[in-house]
Amino acid sequence: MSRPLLTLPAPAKLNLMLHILGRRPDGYHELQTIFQFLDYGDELSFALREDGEVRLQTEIEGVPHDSNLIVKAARALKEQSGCEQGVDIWLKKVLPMGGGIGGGSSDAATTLLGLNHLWQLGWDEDRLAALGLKLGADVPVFVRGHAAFAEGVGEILTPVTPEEPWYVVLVPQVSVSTAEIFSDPLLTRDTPPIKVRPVPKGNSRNDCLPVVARRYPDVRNALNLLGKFAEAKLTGTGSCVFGAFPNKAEADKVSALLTETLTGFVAKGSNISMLHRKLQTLL
Ligand SMILES: C[C@@](CO)(OP(=O)(O)O)[C@H](O)COP(=O)(O)OP(=O)(O)OC[C@H]1O[C@@H](n2ccc(N)nc2=O)[C@H](O)[C@@H]1O
Ligand SMILES: Nc1ncnc2c1ncn2[C@@H]1O[C@H](COP(=O)(O)OP(=O)(O)O)[C@@H](O)[C@H]1O
Repeated sequence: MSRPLLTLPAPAKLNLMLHILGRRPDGYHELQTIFQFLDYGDELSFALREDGEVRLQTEIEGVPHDSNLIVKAARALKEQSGCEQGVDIWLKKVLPMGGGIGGGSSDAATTLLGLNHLWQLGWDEDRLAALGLKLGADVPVFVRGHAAFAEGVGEILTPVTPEEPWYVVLVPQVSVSTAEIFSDPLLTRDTPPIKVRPVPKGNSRNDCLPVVARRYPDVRNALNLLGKFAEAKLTGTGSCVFGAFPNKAEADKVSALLTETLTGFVAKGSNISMLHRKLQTLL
């Protein structure tokens, strides 16, 4: 008899703006950023194992089994909760890696929420977000599932409700190292904090953009091409760039033109992540 499967999405995120305020004594940078989700992402399926093992049944090229954030998230939750059950996990990988759209972090968050459900742990969101933060700065926002203004290294979250346009996302075929960008001497790291709430319109800059565009000609090219049709922005430390459009038809039209030479996709922005919308239907 086959085991019941729980299948859940792991959406991408965009950083609608990103300011770097300074560097902390531990070397990490203090940020102010706005996260919004895309209705586009990976898909994870979970089935219980009785032997207590955690096994990711899908290999991702270049990411060893035990380093995969899915496995790390599942093992951390199992250890911290004392749960004796195990799990088999399958991954449908759609999101480009190292693109600044948060695929690894989102996979980790979907694993935490999926296993909390499957293993019937009853952990609340605060506890899951705290565990998620140990796996990566972007994990908590995916655990909470609401678009947010983020501070600290991304863990202090205030829900926000920006417009939900359609986006064209271009995916330059380069992987940008976050560590490399944050250690560049030319990086702007002294942007004054925004103190007014809600964040005033017009704060859409990403402080990483000049450094990334200088180092990566493919990113520069994508910004220039998309910039002919919309304000072209960088998400996180890249490599993905995005532009907003009022409706799907316009986004599709621009995407069709640009994806003749570049890789990209069209997706709707969403302030409630599709993971949380799906979880609601299970309750
Ligand atoms: C800046 C963001 C915005 O979303 O970029 P993307 O990864 O999405 O592109 C994230 O917060 C990235 O967070 P996270 O994904 O945890 O960063 P990691 O890859 O672990 O960071 C790699 C390295 O970058 C530096 N780093 C990272 C985040 C930060 N706030 N300050 C830093 O100085 C540190 O040296 C760290 O060791
Ligand atoms: N499940 C996973 N999906 C994607 N990347 C993962 C995963 N687990 C570990 N990683 C590692 O995390 C790195 C960053 O991945 P990802 O989150 O997709 O990019 P970004 O943080 O730029 O959005 C990858 O290059 C990969 O080495």
